[in-house]
Amino acid sequence: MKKLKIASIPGDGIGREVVPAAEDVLHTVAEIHGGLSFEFTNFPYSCEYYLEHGEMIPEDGLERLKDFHAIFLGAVGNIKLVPDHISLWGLLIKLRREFEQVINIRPAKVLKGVQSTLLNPNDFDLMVVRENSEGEYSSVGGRMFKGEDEIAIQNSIFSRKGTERAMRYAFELAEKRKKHVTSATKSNGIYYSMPFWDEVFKEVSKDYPNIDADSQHIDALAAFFVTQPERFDVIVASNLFGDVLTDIGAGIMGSVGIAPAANINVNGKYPSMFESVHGSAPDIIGKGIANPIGQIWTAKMMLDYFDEEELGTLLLDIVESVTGDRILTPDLGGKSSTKEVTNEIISRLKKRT
Ligand SMILES: NC(=O)c1ccc[n+]([C@@H]2O[C@H](COP(=O)([O-])OP(=O)(O)OC[C@H]3O[C@@H](n4cnc5c(N)ncnc54)[C@H](O)[C@@H]3O)[C@@H](O)[C@H]2O)c1
Ligand SMILES: O=C(O)C[C@@H](O)C(=O)O
Ligand SMILES: [K+]
Ligand SMILES: [Mn+2]
Repeated sequence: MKKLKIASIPGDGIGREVVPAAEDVLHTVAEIHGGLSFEFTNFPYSCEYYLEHGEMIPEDGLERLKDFHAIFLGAVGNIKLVPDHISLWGLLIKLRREFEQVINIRPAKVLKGVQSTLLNPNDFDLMVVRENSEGEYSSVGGRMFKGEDEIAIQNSIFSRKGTERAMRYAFELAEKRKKHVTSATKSNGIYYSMPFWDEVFKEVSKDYPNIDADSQHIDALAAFFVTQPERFDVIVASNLFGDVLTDIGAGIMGSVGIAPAANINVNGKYPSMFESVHGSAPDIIGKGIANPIGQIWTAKMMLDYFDEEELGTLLLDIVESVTGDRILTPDLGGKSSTKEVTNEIISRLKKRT
């Protein structure tokens, strides 16, 4: 019996609605397999936890999490309780950094039955490799003075190691896909880091002569995501550019509620973390209408990660059979609830056995 021990952190808002749904789906998938089981251990780290304890995660929290096979996280953030930069840096970004989850992979493609927001989506299928450990997300800088003289300084950090690592990951991924990597740059406007980014990209691309490599400024790239997403395969982007691009990717799929993501620890020292692209969705909390597909597709990425690709493919096929029959939550123009979509996925999974 292959037993996967997963640390479950539903977090805030709809994270608490979609994580249990995706866990039910994973239990069903494990039953189909027969020789696989998931053991979820729940951790309450969230903004409510912060109010009670003065921190998003206790001092020994990382120690408690580090021996799990993976972390399954919903969303972090509740501005009614904690400022966003405190909650994100206190938990989500902390886990990404401390557990050296230096790569964030985020696919976007047309799902059956899901109306893309584009008139002519042309069956795009792309993967953003987001640098996940540095870049524009830094705690280097400061604030000074008050009033009309007030200033804020925020430094970006681009290391050769981190930059090259993200790019190599993208090229390796493209080997298994359509052999095309696009680098998201902005070396016309950003004076130091982006020309550096371009140089490293050029160097790394030389090691992959069979892969098409091109660069696009992030502004033009953002527009191409909307006008011609089918021209892309793998896109490598800095932390912030990757963040924004993947919400565009989610948007052109039809909803941010269906976009999956995986924060990958590449050195095997710590667990990877599987977490949908969307946030805590304060506007729909408690209504029972959160789309569970982002978290369920994220579960599929976790199955792939544990070498259960066959089950991963089955799961996404079943999700598409459900969306194909237009059983959809309101964000996709449907009338079904989180539970109804989840139960339909579970019952169709069971029929396949
Ligand atoms: N990875 C994360 O944990 C993460 C990601 C993004 C935002 N956040 C945090 O979440 C909070 C809200 O952020 P935001 O409003 O910018 O982004 P958001 O993704 O939470 O919501 C944006 C819009 O998408 C909708 N949406 C998101 N997920 C959905 C789902 N599964 N089903 C249906 N609709 C869905 C929301 O209702 C909202 O209208 C903030 O505190 C932010 O910092 C966390
Ligand atoms: O990384 C972030 O900025 C948090 C959230 O927007 C995300 O995409 O995970
Ligand atoms: K999330
Ligand atoms: Mn984001």
